[in-house]
Amino acid sequence: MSSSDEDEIPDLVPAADKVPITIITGFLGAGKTTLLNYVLSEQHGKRIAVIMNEFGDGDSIEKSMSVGSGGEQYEEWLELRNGCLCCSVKDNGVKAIENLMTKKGRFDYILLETTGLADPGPIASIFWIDEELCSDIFLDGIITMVDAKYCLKYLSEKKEDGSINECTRQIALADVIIINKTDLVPVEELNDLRNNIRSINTTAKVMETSHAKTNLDDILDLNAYGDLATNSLESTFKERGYNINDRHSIDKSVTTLTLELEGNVDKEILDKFLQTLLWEKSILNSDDKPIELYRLKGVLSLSHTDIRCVVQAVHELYDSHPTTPWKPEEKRINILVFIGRNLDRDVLLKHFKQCLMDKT
Ligand SMILES: Nc1nc2c(ncn2[C@@H]2O[C@H](COP(=O)(O)OP(=O)(O)OP(=O)(O)O)[C@@H](O)[C@H]2O)c(=O)[nH]1
Repeated sequence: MSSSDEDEIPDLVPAADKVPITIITGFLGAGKTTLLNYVLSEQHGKRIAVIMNEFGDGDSIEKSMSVGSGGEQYEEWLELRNGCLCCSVKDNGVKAIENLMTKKGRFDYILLETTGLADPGPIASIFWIDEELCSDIFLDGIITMVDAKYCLKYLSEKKEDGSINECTRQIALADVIIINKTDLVPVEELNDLRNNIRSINTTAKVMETSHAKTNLDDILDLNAYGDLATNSLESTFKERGYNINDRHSIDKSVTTLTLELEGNVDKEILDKFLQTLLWEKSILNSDDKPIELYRLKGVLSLSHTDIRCVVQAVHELYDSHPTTPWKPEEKRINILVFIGRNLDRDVLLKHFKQCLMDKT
């Protein structure tokens, strides 16, 4: 894994026995608590720990955690040095969860609610780094819950400083988006919202619920930061009805853009390209605005190896590792999916092409 702060952290693929942690984000009242209570009541024999991260009581040194186990529920307290899990998670939040598992037995899943946190990126990065540092926990993905009635309003909010509003950011970073409260809006409004959400983030799985009633299989075992299964990016697009080369017609500054190139990539040149994009943020679009990347996923064919390489990035962190071998008859295709602001197909394609060994 690489970051602007920590240059060389050993690349370790998460061991199978680590516990997945999923970050649940969304605006006040979207239905996160309803979802988590529903998950706890529908565990199907799984041992699920739900951490409700409430804000407002800054002096508190403990956080409530509901653990569902074998159809029963009990409440535990997570001791933190600082009242807010998100602020102290770097120091001792992961440790606190691990200690609790030592005391109380292993959880199968951990769901962490992040009410009041505008941007799930930093906390996702922390769990992602921690996984590499031999923690018992690994980041499974980010679920963003939106309120079908108010989401369009939140999406269109303009920030005075010109930055991206929180709702757009949460949708851009999501691996699963749950549009809840569908009972409160007419079909046309729901269609409009769904199209807007998909124009921002094309790769996330979008679900629609009333009273947060979901299928647990849709929100657990996301493996969004792990290996992308063979051809999974291509099949994701096909399943969701997108052409991999689609341009988005809706005029939005935050979008998903997918590039596909045949050939073999030089890893060193690619690393340099991603570092310029993620850390230096010095690649400009055709309007001279800096391209800001929130999330990146990719499958690459590297020169000098027959093993596929997966690349993932969130905020300034990125990681790449080998996965499955290319079959001799397979076309060596490189796919990069960017989610960010001011993305420019021509500019990014030019840089991506420069990473190819054979640039013809
Ligand atoms: N009509 C309708 N109401 C819902 C639905 N889902 C949740 N609610 C209600 O909406 C209110 C807010 O739901 P919560 O689950 O507390 O939302 P939350 O995202 O946890 O909100 P905070 O705890 O404030 O962050 C509650 O009164 C729920 O009963 C839904 O699908 N339809």
